[in-house]
Amino acid sequence: MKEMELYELWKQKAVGDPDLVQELTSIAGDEVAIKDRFYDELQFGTAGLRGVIGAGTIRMNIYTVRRATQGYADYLLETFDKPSVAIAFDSRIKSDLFAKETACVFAANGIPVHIFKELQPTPVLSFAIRYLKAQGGVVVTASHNPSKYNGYKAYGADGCQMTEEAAGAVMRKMQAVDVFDGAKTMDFDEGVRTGKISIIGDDLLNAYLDAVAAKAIHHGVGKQAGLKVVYTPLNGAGNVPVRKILAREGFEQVYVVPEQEMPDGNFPTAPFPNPEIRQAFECALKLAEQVGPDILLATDPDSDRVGIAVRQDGEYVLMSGNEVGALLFDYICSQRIANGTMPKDPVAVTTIVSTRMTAAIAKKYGVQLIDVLTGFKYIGEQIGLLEKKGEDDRFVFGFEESYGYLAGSYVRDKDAVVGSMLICEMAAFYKQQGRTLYDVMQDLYQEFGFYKNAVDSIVREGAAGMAELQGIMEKLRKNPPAQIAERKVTGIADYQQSTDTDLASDTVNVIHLPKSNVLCYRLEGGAQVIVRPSGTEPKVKIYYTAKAPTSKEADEITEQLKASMNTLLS
Ligand SMILES: O=P(O)(O)OC[C@H]1O[C@H](O)[C@H](O)[C@@H](O)[C@@H]1O
Repeated sequence: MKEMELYELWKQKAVGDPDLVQELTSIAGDEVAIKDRFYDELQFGTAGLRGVIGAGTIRMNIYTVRRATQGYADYLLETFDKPSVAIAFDSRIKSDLFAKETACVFAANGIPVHIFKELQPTPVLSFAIRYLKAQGGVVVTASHNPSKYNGYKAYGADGCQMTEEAAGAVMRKMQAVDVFDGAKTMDFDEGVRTGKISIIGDDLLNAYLDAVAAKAIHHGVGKQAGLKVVYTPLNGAGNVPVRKILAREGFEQVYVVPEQEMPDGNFPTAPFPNPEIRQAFECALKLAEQVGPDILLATDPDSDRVGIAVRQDGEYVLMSGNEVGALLFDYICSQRIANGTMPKDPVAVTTIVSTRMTAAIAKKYGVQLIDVLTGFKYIGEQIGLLEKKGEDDRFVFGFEESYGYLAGSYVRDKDAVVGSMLICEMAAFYKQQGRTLYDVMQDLYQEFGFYKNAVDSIVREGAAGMAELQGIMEKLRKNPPAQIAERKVTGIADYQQSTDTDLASDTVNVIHLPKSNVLCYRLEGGAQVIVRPSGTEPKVKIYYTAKAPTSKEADEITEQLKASMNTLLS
């Protein structure tokens, strides 16, 4: 069995981190545990490499990180004349260690490295690449995953996460590198002493905050409205930049959840540090009982996604990523038009699994809306394409249902810092009119239609789990459902097979979409179900959309679709 041979090899060679030695010893004779660590290699998914921290070829450890970096370095050296890179990391377990290992491999390959001295949000790294005129970059983070995970987001010279072509090229280079002996490396301190590795100064964060602040539409509205905010960085990288930007924009009443303020990769009070999950708000909701804020904000560990709850009739209501996206999109368009800063021929970008309400909003404000596959890298890519034509100012908003927002071309990934600032600004703006964000959302439903969305997942871990998840997709392809919740399936788009023309009716503005493992069922009455394996977690995700004349009806349809798919897939 190949896994056993790999296990023996790792036992011999993986001695550079005592945690790995201990782990490998502890699983001796446990075939399932060994298979789970060696059945495959880490692959580039929705957001780079991601895996459980630990020993093995499909785990995040110093060897897999060095190997990935050597592959990336080989690619950069082949593609650019004199490449340099920027590196950031979040608060996760071993994020700083893996970031240093990454720096050492690049430096040993003669690639100058700029590395942050402390944790930073993912969008700051995206900004840094263009600010420092680097040709690539890495953030060590597993974003919103639980603490046992870490990851490696890899960026191109445009500050955007690498899409298919570049990621494929890096992957091929990586596969040619021997995991133990193939990567060049050097001592970190030696790299700093000799100037091969330089530490990024405070000027960069200030320049980034200037760029974010430039996206505010109504400066000072937070102070005028007396908006009260409870904020949790969920023990991650958002704490400093989010508080700085809110202070700069005049929000004076910001209360930070004390037990989630300082960096801690164990996430002791929020085991799933993901603002999509209600539990992530538990501590913030407790603080809210004392403080009575208008709004609660939670940013994930690398501060690229932000979730909110809003006070409504004395209760706190969580709003979904789709709702916040629709609110921000409508606010940005209406207010930029009102103050005369809307560019000519504005463009917004969203993903095929995000709410279709954006299409109705785009139509109202004369914005061209582009649909891309799941992954903010595809949104960032569109900004890069506009930039090539010298038209990046046309980009007004990018958004995906998984709580990712971006308003501006200064970074090319989702940005919870600008998201937090604009959400608070928008809440303050409407507060002055006596409306909460919940009220405004109800108005948007009235105006544009009750588009209700829900996401479910089927989670399966390990080698056996991965096979099961693949089996679900195969089963659906072999036996396509004729109806879901007694609604006739009127069309199926298989994004692995379909042509762009087939996809036209699913998308708002068809651009060429790469082939992808996504199945979309169009149902009678305008409802829709999309199924795809996650590229960041061991799950199959199912996205439901219903549109109905009332909120209640739309919610009912969504629930019926969920129940029907649960039966079908169980
Ligand atoms: O659905 P998944 O493949 O797990 O991806 C979910 C999300 O993961 C990360 O946060 C990416 O940055 C997002 O762009 C993506 O939407």
